[in-house]
Amino acid sequence: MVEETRLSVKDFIFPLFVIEGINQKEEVASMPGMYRRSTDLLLKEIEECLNLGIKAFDIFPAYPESKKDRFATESINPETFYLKAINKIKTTFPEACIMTDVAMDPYSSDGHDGLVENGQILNDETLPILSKMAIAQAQAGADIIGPSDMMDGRVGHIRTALDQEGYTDVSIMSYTAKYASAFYNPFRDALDSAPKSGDKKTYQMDPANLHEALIEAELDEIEGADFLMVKPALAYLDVIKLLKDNTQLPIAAYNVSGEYSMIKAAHEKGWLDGEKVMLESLLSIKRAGAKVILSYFAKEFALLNKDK
Ligand SMILES: NCc1[nH]cc(CCC(=O)O)c1CC(=O)O
Ligand SMILES: [Mg+2]
Repeated sequence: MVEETRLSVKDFIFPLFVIEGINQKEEVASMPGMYRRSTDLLLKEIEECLNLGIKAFDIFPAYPESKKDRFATESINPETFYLKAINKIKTTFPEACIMTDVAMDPYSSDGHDGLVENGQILNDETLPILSKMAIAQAQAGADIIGPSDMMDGRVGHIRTALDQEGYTDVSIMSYTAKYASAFYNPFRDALDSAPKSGDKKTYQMDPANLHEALIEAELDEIEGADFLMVKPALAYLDVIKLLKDNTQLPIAAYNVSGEYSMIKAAHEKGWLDGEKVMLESLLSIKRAGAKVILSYFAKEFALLNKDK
C-alpha cells in the first residue's frame, strides 16, 4: 500500500528489429532473447505482446550493406521492407501504438546518423533527409516518430514537414538527451550499423554534461516535441530526474541494448539473479521520473506480471 513506485506493463514501449524476407528469425548474438525477424514473424510476436498487455512498439530495420548509400536513399523507397512492415503491422493491429526511428544510420554507407562529407557531419543538410524519412514513416502508419539522430533543429523541421503533409496527429518522441554512450554496441550489432569511421561525439551528448540536457529539452519543447527522451537510462538517472523536475512534457527513458546485455550476461554466468536485477533496474528508471520506458525487457516483465 505504501509503495511509492509501481511498474505497469502500460509503462513500456518494446523495441523490435525487422529484416526483409519470409519466415526469418535470427538471434542477436550480443542480445540473448532478442531477434531480427521478418515481417510475418514480427506480426506473431506483436500479437503475443498485445495479448500480454504491451501496447506500444518501436520498430528498427536491419538492412544489408547493398542497400546503403551516403544519402540513406532506401529509407524513403515506398517499396522498402521497413515501410511495408510498418503498414502491415498497423493494418493488422490498429490498436497497437507504433513508433518508428528517424536517423540515417541503418541506411547509411557511412554508418552515421547524419550526412557525412570529408569526415564531417553536415547538420543542416541532414534535416531535409530526416523530414522526408519521417513523412514516409507517417504515410506508412507510424503513430510516433522517434528522431534518434541528434541533429540540431530536427524536431522543428520534422514537425513542420509532418504538419504540411497533413500528419498533424502523428507525434514526436524526441531523443532529447542522447549521450555518446558505449552502451549502444549490441544494438549496432543487431542493425550492423556501427560508424565506418570516427564516432558520434560531435552530435551525441558528452556523458560529463548534466545541465546541457536542459538546453536540449527547452529547444525540443519549443520545436514541438510531444515526449522528451533520455538515453541511456541507468547511467543517466540524474538526467531523467532533472528533466522530470524542470519540464512539463512526459519523460521517456531508453533502457538501451548494453543495459539489457550486461544483465543477461551476468545472469548466464550465474553471477546475478537476472530477473531481480531487471525488476530493480526498471523500477529505478520509473522512480527517477520516467513516464515511459523503452526496454528490451518489456515482454519478460509482462510475462512475469500476467497473472497479477
Ligand atoms: N540512430 C541510432 C540509434 N537508435 C537507437 C540506438 C541505440 C539503442 C540501443 O542501444 O538499444 C542507436 C545507436 C546509436 O546511436 O549508435
Ligand atoms: Mg537536441
